[in-house]
This record gives sequence, structure tokens and C-alpha cells, in this order.
Amino acid sequence: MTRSFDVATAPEHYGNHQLGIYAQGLKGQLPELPLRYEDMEARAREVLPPAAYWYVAGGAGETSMAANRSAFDRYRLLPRMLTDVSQRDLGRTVLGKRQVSPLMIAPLGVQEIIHDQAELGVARAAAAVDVPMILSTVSSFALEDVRKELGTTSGWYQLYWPNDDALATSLVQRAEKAGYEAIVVTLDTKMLAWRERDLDGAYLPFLKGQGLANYTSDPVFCAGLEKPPQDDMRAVVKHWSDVFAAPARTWDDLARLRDATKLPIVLKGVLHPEDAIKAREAGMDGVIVSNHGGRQVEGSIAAIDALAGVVDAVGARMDVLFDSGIRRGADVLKAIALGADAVLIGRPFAWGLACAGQAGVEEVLRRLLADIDLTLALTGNDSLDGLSRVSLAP
Ligand SMILES: Cc1cc2nc3c(=O)[nH]c(=O)nc-3n(C[C@H](O)[C@H](O)[C@H](O)COP(=O)(O)O)c2cc1C
Ligand SMILES: CC(C)CC(=O)C(=O)O
Repeated sequence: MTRSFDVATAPEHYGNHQLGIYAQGLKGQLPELPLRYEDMEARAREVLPPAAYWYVAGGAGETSMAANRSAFDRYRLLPRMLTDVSQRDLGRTVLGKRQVSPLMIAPLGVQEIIHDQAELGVARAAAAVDVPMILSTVSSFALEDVRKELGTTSGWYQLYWPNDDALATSLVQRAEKAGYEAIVVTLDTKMLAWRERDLDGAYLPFLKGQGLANYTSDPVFCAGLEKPPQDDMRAVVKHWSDVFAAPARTWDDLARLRDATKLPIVLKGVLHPEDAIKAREAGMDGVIVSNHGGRQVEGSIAAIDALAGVVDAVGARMDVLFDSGIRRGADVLKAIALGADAVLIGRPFAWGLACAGQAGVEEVLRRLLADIDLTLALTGNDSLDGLSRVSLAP
């Protein structure tokens, strides 16, 4: 068996020198990035303006966000002993392509509020560790520019499906032309939820024109403006808010989107098994089980609790990915044991970006990979593909 995550990419942290991790102290590698997730978030809170910090940290209320974490504790790994774990394989096959690990970068909008490098820095970090990146529609740099930074690493494009079909087609076809390998359509954000943290500070970065690079670089979007975007930002924001929300969309509309691109389409924000079946019937290639990190429906089911139901409904026929609450290696193993093909990393990389830009994101991903690998070995497994529900306590 070949080891697909090459630890040689992080020899000073890891590899066959695990004792070295402790001797050296990972903190010394990047002092501005604390090791524990909570400390990393606390450091990000110190460096970010309060409104930006809360935009990332906040949810629609607090309980679903908390449940995304506490629900993980109800699933417990059941380690096995005396198996040969000298060679380990962290690879996963997603949409028919082998990835070196199960990690993907989740689509996070307006990264310029976190760090000047924004999506360009994240793409460079993703490329350094070969973790595929999903780029948000509401990004701070145009999708073509971000794609270039990824080099040979896979990129997927996340579509916020506008109410204008011509604009949707234009965005999707630009993504296809730029070399993105799949389209992710986010379903759970037909409108922004009641988010007290942002309402409190009257903070919505898009209303200041942030995160609109994919729109202002789009010919169809610009055709709806009287002046070039740089000459009238207020008109850009007004037009954006007119096209962004599409509350009337239903499953029937997917056929037009399916016809607009040859790329595989993955629906993000699916929690109900019957919606996963509808996705399959509509010719979709995968679903992402997610509650948007607790940012949309306060009181919703914890995402990890929705995973097994969706896997049982469609897992044999389409890819099922997962996000919302992944913070450490054990979380990744649990999601895979429950049937996820891959997992998306959200807020952890945002804190890495806030604390140390590209280097911070890279470090977050490397640490997570090291933790996944160690947890895999210590549970007696030599490959993530070998995990199943028997890897969890009954
Ligand atoms: C600041 C922020 C911005 C986000 N922007 C988007 C977005 O543009 N498109 C999207 O599909 N999801 C977006 N999400 C949701 C993430 O893709 C992902 O579902 C979520 O972060 C998972 O939760 P976790 O980060 O707590 O693990 C955003 C999340 C955050 C925190
Ligand atoms: C434009 C948005 C709705 C961005 C987003 O997905 C989020 O803030 O959660």
C-alpha cells in the first residue's frame, strides 16, 4: 500500500520523528498560530476587527453551532490493537478522482475581511499541501485569478445560484473554462439568516462592496449596470442584492443548471435523506451534508447527526461529503466511518488565515493531516478507506 499523504512535505513537524514533535514543540514553528483550536480562535479574535471576527465566528443564534460540536462527542471511535499500521493511506476518491487526503477547503465568502491575501493566500496554501479548494461565489478575487494559484491542485467552484439564469450560466461557464472540476450549488442560503452578531453591528461586508469580485468581473452582471463597476459601487451593491437571492427556486430548476455545464454538480446544505434522493433523481453527482456551520437555521439538527441518514439513502449511488464542526483528526475519522467520502474544513482555516496568512492556513492543514494520520494508526487502521461504522462504538 502506498502512503498518499507524503509526510516528507512536513518533515520538521512530523513523519517518522513523532517524538520530535514533542521535543521541538510545534508552537515554535509558527509562534503566531497557537496549537489548540480554541487558542487559535482567541488569537484571531485579537488580530481581527470585532465585526469581522464575529462575522466568521457567529451563527444564526448559538445552539446549532454548539450542537455541531457536542454531537461529535456522541460518536466514539473503537480502537483495535496489534494490527500492522507501519504504512498508512490517507487518500480518498471523490467524484472519481483520488485525493491525497479527505480534506477540502470549504467555500468561505469575503476572505478579504480576514486577511489581505484572502482567497489567493488560501489557494497557495491549499496547493502546498495538495488539498482541493472550493471557491465561494462571493470571493474577494475573481475565480480565474484564484484558479491560477492552485496550479495542479483541484479547485471546485461554489455557486450562489442567482435569480438570473443568464448570470448563473455565465458564472458556471467561466468556472468550467478556468479549470474548476466541479460546481457546488449551496442550497441553504436562499437568504441570509437572522444573525444577531452581524445585525448588532449592522455589519454585512457585501453592502460595502466586499466579496463581489466574481460579479464585477462578469459580463452578464455588468450588462445590468449603467456605468463600469468601479465608477458606481453603490449601483453594484444594489444590483447584487437584486440578483443574489432566489427564494422561488425549486428542484425543477436544477434541470437548467444541469444543462448549463458538463461539470459534475454537488449540492451543499442537504440534511434530509429525501432531499438527497431528489438530488440523485435530478442528475446531481454528490451532496454535502452541512448546516452551514450553524449560520442559517438556528435550532437545526447537528450536521453530523444528519450524515448517516443521507449516506443510507444515497451513499451507494453518489458521493456524500460533510462539513460543519470538523476541528480535529478524530472528527474526520468519525465522519468517514459514518460514510462521508471527504470533509470540508471551514472556520479552522479562517483562523489560520487571520493569524498568519497563507502560512497559517498551510499550517492548519498540516497539523490536521498529522492528527488524522496519528489517530488512524492508533485506532489500528492503515487506511481511511478501511473505516466503516464498525470503527465506531455501538
Ligand atoms: C465566514 C464564513 C463564510 C462562509 N461563506 C460561505 C459561502 O460563501 N458559500 C458557502 O457555500 N458556504 C459558506 N460558508 C459555510 C462553509 O462553507 C461551511 O459550511 C461551514 O463553515 C462549516 O462549518 P464550520 O466552519 O464550523 O466547520 C461560510 C462560513 C463562514 C464561517
Ligand atoms: C453571501 C453569504 C451568504 C456568505 C455566507 O455563506 C455566509 O456568510 O455564511
